[in-house]
Amino acid sequence: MDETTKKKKKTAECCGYPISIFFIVVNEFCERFSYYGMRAVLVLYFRYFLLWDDDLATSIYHAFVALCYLTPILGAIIADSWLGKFKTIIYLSIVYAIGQVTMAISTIHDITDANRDGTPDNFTFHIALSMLGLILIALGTGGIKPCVAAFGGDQFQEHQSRQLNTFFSVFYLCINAGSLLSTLITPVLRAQECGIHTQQQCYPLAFGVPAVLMVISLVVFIAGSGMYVKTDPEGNIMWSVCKCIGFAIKNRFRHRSSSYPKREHWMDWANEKYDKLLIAQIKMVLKVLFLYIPLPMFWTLFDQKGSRWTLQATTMSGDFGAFILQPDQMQTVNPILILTLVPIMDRLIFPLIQKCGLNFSPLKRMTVGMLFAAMAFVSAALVQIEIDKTLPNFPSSSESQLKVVNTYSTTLNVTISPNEHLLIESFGSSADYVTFDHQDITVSLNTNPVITKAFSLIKGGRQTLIIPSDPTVMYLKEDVKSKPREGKNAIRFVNGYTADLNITNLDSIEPSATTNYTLVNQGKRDFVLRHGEQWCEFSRKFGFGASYTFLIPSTVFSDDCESITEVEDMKPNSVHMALQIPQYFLITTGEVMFSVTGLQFSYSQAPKNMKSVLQAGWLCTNAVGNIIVLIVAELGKLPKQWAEYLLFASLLVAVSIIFSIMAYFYTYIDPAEIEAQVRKEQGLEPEEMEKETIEMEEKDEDQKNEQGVKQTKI
Ligand SMILES: N[C@@H](CC(=O)O)C(=O)NCC(=O)O
Repeated sequence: MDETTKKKKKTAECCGYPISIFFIVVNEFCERFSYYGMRAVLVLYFRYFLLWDDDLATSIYHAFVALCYLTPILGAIIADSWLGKFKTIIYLSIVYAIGQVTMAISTIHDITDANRDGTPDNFTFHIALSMLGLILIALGTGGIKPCVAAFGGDQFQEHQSRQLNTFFSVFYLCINAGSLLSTLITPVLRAQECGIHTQQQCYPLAFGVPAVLMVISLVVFIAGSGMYVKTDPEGNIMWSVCKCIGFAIKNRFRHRSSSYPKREHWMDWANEKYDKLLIAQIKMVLKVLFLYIPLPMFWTLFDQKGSRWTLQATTMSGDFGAFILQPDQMQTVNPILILTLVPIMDRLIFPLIQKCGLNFSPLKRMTVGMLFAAMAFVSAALVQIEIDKTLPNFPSSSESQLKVVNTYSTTLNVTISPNEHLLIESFGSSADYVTFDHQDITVSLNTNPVITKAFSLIKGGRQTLIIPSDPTVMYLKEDVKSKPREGKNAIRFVNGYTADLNITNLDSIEPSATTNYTLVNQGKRDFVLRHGEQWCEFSRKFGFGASYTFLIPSTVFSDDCESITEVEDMKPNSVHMALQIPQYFLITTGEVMFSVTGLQFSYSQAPKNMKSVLQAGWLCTNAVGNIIVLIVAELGKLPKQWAEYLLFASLLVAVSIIFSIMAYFYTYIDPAEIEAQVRKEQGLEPEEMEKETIEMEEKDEDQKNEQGVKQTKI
């Protein structure tokens, strides 16, 4: 055992706080910047660099988040049984930084872009490297997570219990300050262009800056080294705990006959072989872990703000007048609200409740936090109902939809068999999509002679029948059948000009042809149309989530692009993103009550040598929550999104009722007091007892006790 001290040493203080926690909170700020910054661009990297589809990108993303919250168990075992928190944080931070650097390297497309076309030639290399990076990051971030909070708590002396509570709030503020800044900054870095041979979206910068921040986090942590209180690991505590529980179960089973007297607690069946102190500590931990069982449901709802809620935002308008908010930026509302709500709750609301004589205990706070999260999902459901009213009526899987665009020189009477009649002006379109429950149609035009043509429509698809200047070659073009991603607009052009045209950022289009859709961002966009020496500029202001077909007439250059007409295939989003603020407010209030309190609760109810273990248990509830999201996303597809939100809200209400009942029967404990009492019962001085426990854990008890149960000295 080579760490500094076994007992707490007196630490330097500033305003009642140990100075060492300054290094810990700065370290946490940088680490969370690194984590959330990388996470903010991760799905986009999967989608647009590795070219995975939406489903695979989302699944791997949630699997990564779940892994980040499973590895805390490993970190806690290493810290509590082997290296101690301080060394665990250092070693796993190095792993973490290597992971971030590996990830940043995997995003350099030039490494395998031998043909210099801007895309990697060897995707396997980039996938393998990025997966390795992500595994190292998950190991690092998850591994240190239970240690950092608990290590921070260890810095406080007994007389600093008030400051200890404030520390957890400040700690949470730092997490969110890091998350807020990085979620704003890394998407901007990604949007830059960089590269050696070709200029592409700058993923190396977006992942590189979080890597640098992780290195800074490590340096800051090491810088505080001389000031920390470092508690030694207490031997292989997890292994002792497992053996002790296993023995209690085995021994209980052996003595199942009613002739044996009952014991107060089933762990008391380990009394014959294990130390009373260890048994008392295990009882404390099990009591809290039992209480954790319903908690993953909170995270199931909470973590959907990064997925479902962001998708919801893509169907809304982010025009706030003074600024434009992109759908994925809406997530920053959470850390912004945390930064304001934590001080308000700590300084105003909780003291006020206390002044009113109400006992707002930690477990009550957590229950109320769950109810707030459920209300947030009710709010999301109401917003969804509003959005649904404005969404186009998309075809079902057995239907087909058709629109007609006429770029012929005169108005046309279009008959679609058996009985659909449409009158369509020159350079105009049918008012809306016509829905068919069959695929085979015949289209007749009232030209002279009449032109008739048969088509087969796509099942479950949307198409446009383009009638060009020569109607005999009319053709079908497939349309978008869902809102364009990320709130962008899908646009395309039909060339009614008599020759090839070049349009900015699009391939050249032949006469009568239609371009494929291009996605453009919200705001004013300019397009230059060119044929030889002739050109004109076409400008258009776009909202969010619309789709347009622009019809270019033969007169386009003579009237300076004025005569280009537009067909609105899909209306822009009209429900404003501000309507999501109430649901963000509710979920963040829930988070402050649930998560900040849970963090403090896990620390305060854990015996000294098992603090990281309980922090890890707490974080595991988050991992399980994410796994539930994955399962529900894969299996439970409800036809209406608002119904799914209500289902989640109801589930959480049910779970919070169960939790409140469990909480009612929980008695808060002071682990130090219980430990002292057990020691007293054993007639041992604290010092003596600690030595005793360590010695006992170091022996291989199994070998010694093969003959039968041994009575420990009590
Ligand atoms: N509010 C979140 C941060 C975010 O989602 O931006 C938070 O505090 N999470 C806790 C953590 O430890 O990261």
